[in-house]
Amino acid sequence: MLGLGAAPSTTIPNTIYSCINPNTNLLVLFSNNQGRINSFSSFKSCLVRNLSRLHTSSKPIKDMAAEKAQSPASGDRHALISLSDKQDLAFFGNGLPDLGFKIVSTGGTASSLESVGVSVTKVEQITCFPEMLDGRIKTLHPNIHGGILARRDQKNHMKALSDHKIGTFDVVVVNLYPFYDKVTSKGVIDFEDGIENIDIGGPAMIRAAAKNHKDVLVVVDSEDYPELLEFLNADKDDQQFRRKLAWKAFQHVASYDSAVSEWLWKQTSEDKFPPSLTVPLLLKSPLRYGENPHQKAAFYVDKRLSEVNAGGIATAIQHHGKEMSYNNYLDADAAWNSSRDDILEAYRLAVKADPVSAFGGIVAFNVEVDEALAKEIREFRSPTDCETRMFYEIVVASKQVGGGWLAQDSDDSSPQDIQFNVVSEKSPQDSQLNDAEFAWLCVKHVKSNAIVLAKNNCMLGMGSGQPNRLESLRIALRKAGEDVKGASLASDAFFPFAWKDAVEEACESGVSVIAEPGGSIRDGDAIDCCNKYGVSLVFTNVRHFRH
Ligand SMILES: NC(=O)c1ncn([C@@H]2O[C@H](COP(=O)(O)O)[C@@H](O)[C@H]2O)c1NC=O
Repeated sequence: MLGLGAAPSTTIPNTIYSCINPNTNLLVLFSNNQGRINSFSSFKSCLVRNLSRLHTSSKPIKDMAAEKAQSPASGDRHALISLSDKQDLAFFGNGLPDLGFKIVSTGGTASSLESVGVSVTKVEQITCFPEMLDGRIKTLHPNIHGGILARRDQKNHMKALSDHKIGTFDVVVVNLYPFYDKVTSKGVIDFEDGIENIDIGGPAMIRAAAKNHKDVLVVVDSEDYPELLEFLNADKDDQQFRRKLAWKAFQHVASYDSAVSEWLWKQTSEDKFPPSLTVPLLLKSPLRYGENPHQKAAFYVDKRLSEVNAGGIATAIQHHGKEMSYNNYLDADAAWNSSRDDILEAYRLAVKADPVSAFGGIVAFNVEVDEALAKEIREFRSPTDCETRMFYEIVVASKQVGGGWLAQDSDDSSPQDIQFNVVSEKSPQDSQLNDAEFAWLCVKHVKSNAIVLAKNNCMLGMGSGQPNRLESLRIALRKAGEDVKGASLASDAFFPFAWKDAVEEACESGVSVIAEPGGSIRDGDAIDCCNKYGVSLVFTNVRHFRH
């Protein structure tokens, strides 16, 4: 073990000093060609306690190094543990020695481990440096980082370790100063406190171990302790497991750094839009599918400091019903943002504004839903079909919520990937089917609810972005005018109603083909309606919502 330091008070010319560390039997070298012994208080005490062994030597440093004891001892497996959050440490710390591990730890972590009966080598015994600068330097030392970063398959790396009597670490377990919790806590934290809560040594160890994951297992999350112990017990070489831990480690550090950087920007500028921005996201749930069933999607919670307690649909609690979809989240968010306080009246006015579109929609309340309102919601009937009770996809009641992000695959299917199945009595002619395919290609790119009319490979009209399909149809029909006769129609999603609704109006306008995904509980009505008017109806089984 080579120790170097600076104590201007102690000057001994042209000598090299060594001592045996009393805790570890490590030989410590005090090198100093100018005759200056470098020392810090515990380093000094190491020197004092070993005064009897202190001797002068004329040997060059190289020869002295050869006499040094090993650190940590080769042959054993070693875990380096340095934790701010000590959850489950007792369980984990006790598990490691059972698997033949020796543990090296920083101050507070070592004390915690010792308090539950786990024997530990303190980091200072490896570095022969005291923790200093109020904890800013603990593990930042070649004896630590050499033991993490050395490639076991590189002879020169292992020779370097051997030359400097540095032992290897097989497992590195670190979590960081709780910067995020500190700066988001209710208690006021001043700038200096914020700065001191930025962890430097921890990320350095995590990054080093994650880089060298082929040889070093890195753990940043106490939830991974059981799996790690199992892995070590099985003693098998599974690079996938190692890579997964390394991925998580870099993610941990990246999120941490993004919080530090966001906080620093806020201390620097009032501008809400920094020139560059990294957004830490936490997976809330994979989604059933994206805007359409053939697109994969997921929902993430935004973990930026600016989003803490900001409200939004991301942290709403789902009490029952089927799993939320991509569109459910988009619509629920819009509904939530526009919810009002005068609850029953607000609900009646909202429904009155567009009772057709309300069917199958989302209703959100930011106050408790009382019995009267619940009854009103339940008893209300569809305006176009008195037999049908009102149906809402989602009812959102008052819950604390936070911001989030939706992610999904691109909707890149083409008409060639789709089966156009004729479900009506009448089949379309080839040219009409060709126009239906063209209309289908167009409708995929139009904002929902989308209707496209096409003839002779030319779009005649489109209706887009309307809250109900009937309105979209009417807009498209207005644009197409008289040319609509014999045209093909594509709808991005199924028609919830047919009679006295969009299917019947389309048939009456003179279209020859209607192409739609199908899948409505009233598909039968759409088929009957088309049969009545002699229109061809084709189902595609693929929806193309686009918001
Ligand atoms: N400065 C260093 O060399 C250093 N090495 C480790 N730490 C951090 O110290 C914490 C553990 O400290 P303790 O075991 O003393 O409670 C960990 O969160 C770890 O990330 C450090 N602290 C900050 O940078």
